[in-house]
Amino acid sequence: MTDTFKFELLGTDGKARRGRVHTAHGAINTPAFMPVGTAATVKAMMPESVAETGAEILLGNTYHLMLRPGAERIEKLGGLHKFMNWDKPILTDSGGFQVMSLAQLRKITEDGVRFRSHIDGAYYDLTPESSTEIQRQLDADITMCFDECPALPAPKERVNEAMQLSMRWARRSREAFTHRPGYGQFGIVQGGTEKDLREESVEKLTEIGFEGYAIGGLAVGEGQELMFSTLDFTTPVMPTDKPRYLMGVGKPDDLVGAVARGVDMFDCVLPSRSGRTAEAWTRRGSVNLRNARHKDDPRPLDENCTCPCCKNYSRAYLYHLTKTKEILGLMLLTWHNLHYYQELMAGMRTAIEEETFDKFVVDFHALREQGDI
Ligand SMILES: Nc1cc(N)c2c(=O)[nH][nH]c(=O)c2c1
Repeated sequence: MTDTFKFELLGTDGKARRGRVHTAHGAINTPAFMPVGTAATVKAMMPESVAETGAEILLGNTYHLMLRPGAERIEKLGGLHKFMNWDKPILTDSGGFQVMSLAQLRKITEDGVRFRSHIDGAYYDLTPESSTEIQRQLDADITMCFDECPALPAPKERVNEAMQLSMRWARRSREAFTHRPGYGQFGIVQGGTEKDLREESVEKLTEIGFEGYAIGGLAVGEGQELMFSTLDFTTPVMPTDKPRYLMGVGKPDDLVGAVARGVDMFDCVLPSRSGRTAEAWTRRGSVNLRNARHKDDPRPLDENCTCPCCKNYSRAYLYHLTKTKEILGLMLLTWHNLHYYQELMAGMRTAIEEETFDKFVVDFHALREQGDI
């Protein structure tokens, strides 16, 4: 526990950074991966199991929680940490991104977004002020600004409009933020894949001043090459003394490439969602447990993995659980995938500390090129 929100830059290796974020509910070693706890749960996992994978922070979705069970109800019940029995840090997104991807009938105005709930069709308004208040009611250690993320590809004029609106909303989000010891708010850099727009967005956000800065507007269909090229000109102009969080990313090779470009924090549904769709992520790439080649295979998913799935169960068993749609199959594969992601982040943290990150990257890709065996 700490009484001041701060980021320590502990070391670098090239552009890769090793750091630590201190929050009201504890510290987060970076580079860090945040499992997604959408509706106050990481699906198919007990919170104790999520902690056992090595996760030090979770992401909560404001859109889902405001609709059900409601931020007021969670506040009255003691906040999201108590509600979901997770006593480590929580970052909540602003809800704006999910409104655009999940809600019915949404209308963006200067004030905010009006939308109909995908659950019961009721109308809601979400603004920078109400999003920031909801995240306070949830007691998020890290609150995200309310922003607009345009789908790519988009004309530069549209990307610029969305970025300028997001910067105005960022100032309103900051004015609505309740400053408390150990709690922080992150601005979100927008600007698509346009260098000048990204630089302007960073300049406007740093002028407002936040405890951290996210890179939004990526992982929205642009592809890895464009994502990396955008990071190449965005991270160098971001503050070095504040955490950098790449939103919605990604596959293991996305994470390695983004850490190499100076990113500190990530969130993605991929490892947990894949666990429910019979896809396992290993050091050798992804493995589809629906494939009959596993039917009689007595080996674990990964003989070098120390997770409960790999220590105690065979591929044949995982194939059986997948084919029979047994809940245990979802649990074991989700646990393995989250464990693997945390092992990957821990490996990168150590490599940066030891200044062997370049070798880490070479070894990472070499194993994946061999593929599953
Ligand atoms: N890929 C992305 C995932 C996200 N959750 C977000 C977001 O919450 N806000 N803004 C964004 O640009 C964004 C991008």
